[in-house]
Amino acid sequence: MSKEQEFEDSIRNILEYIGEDVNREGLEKTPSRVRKAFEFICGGYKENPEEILNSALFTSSNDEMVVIKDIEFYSQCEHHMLPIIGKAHVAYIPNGKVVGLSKIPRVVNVFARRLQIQEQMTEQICDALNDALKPKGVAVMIDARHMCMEMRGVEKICSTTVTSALRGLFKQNKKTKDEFLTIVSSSLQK
Ligand SMILES: Nc1nc2c(ncn2[C@@H]2O[C@H](COP(=O)(O)OP(=O)(O)OP(=O)(O)O)[C@@H](O)[C@H]2O)c(=O)[nH]1
Ligand SMILES: [Zn+2]
Repeated sequence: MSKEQEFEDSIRNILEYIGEDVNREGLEKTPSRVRKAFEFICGGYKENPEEILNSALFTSSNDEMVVIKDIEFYSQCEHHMLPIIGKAHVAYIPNGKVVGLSKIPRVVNVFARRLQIQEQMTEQICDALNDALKPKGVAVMIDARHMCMEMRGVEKICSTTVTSALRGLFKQNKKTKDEFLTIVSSSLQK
């Protein structure tokens, strides 16, 4: 049996488990739709953030802070496989190299499209940029809603989780950190 068929059988088992009739017309294509949906929302395992960043590095003498904020993403928590919906805010201070702007949201997508905990995703984005760009500093802040805390469990629909990862000047220099916080604080979810 192919891996695809095995996946679709697992979905049929889940449908039966929750009390559905797997043979009713509306559910006929559901196992293959779910498989394709998962291939997309978990597609980050097949992508390499290092390659993405290295594909668009440009020499630059600029050494001022670059901030890309409000990068919306969808991820899934590794505990319940329920959505994490949020925004990432990313900043770096170049050190001879800048990266193509679009590559930063692409890297956010790579890590988001894996099973995650928010703290780890924040660190992974930060480390990927730090390794590829070797900048004077990197800062990543993520502000997200966890459906496992809203749809079920503790059922808190107004609560958001904010995490950050800081490297280089953002960690060492309070003024640099404060500048980043001032820029992103207006974007934090209400
Ligand atoms: N640190 C962290 N925890 C997370 C994240 N996403 C989900 N969780 C938590 O993972 C924990 C799993 O706890 P368990 O007690 O094993 O699972 P549970 O019985 O379903 O817990 P409840 O959600 O409290 O009902 C929960 O507290 C979740 O809120 C995340 O990104 N980071
Ligand atoms: Zn969860």
